[in-house]
Amino acid sequence: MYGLVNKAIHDMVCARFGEETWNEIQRKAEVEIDTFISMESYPDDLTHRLVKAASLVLDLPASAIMQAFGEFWVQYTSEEGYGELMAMSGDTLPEFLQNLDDLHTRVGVSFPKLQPPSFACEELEEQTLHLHYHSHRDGLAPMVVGLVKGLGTHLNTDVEVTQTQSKSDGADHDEFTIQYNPN
Ligand SMILES: O=C(O)CCCCN(CCc1ccccc1OCc1ccc(-c2ccc(Oc3ccccc3)cc2)cc1)Cc1ccc(C(=O)O)cc1
Repeated sequence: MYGLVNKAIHDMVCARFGEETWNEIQRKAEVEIDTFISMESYPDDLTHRLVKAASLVLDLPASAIMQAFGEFWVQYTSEEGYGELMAMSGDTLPEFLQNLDDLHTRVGVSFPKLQPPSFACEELEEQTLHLHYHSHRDGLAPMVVGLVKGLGTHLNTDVEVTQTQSKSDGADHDEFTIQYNPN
């Protein structure tokens, strides 16, 4: 993952729990890096160790940490220089989700080490979406729930997200049903 992800985790923990708690998490994760370089690529394992350590230190399930991070990521990237990229990706939830792969393609042009997931979205019925999430990374489905919630906030839309299929149950990809209602 690019360092931007680990930097965002650092910034979220420091903003919500303070620098001392971050230092404890960093120690427990056995991560010696003090400052993550956004444009550097780091092993995914480092990010997983940070989430696991945060779960232990904060006494929260890793899924809750990943969901909170997904929600934080949308606002964080909008403020950290990707606001235009996000703005051009859509004004409604279905539009944004349908443009997510294009968004990643755009980022990937400048940053070739990006290894993005793939999202496919269809409108089942009025204000109900079905989201397919394909990734070579495992265990990040709770982050996707948070990302969709973060998009709801970003797009001023109420969302209810339910995972309907799970790779961890043996399916080949994760699926979600999203009820959404623009405010
Ligand atoms: O891999 C998985 O299965 C789950 C990954 C979920 C994280 N994605 C979230 C995608 C997303 C979903 C909903 C709403 C917004 C979303 O992201 C918007 C976005 C996506 C990528 C970036 C991005 C920009 C620059 C990056 O790298 C940099 C950073 C600074 C300087 C140079 C390169 C890395 C990611 C910014 C905003 C973004 C992403 C972040 C990093 C990577 C990667 O490093 O491979 C791949 C994807």
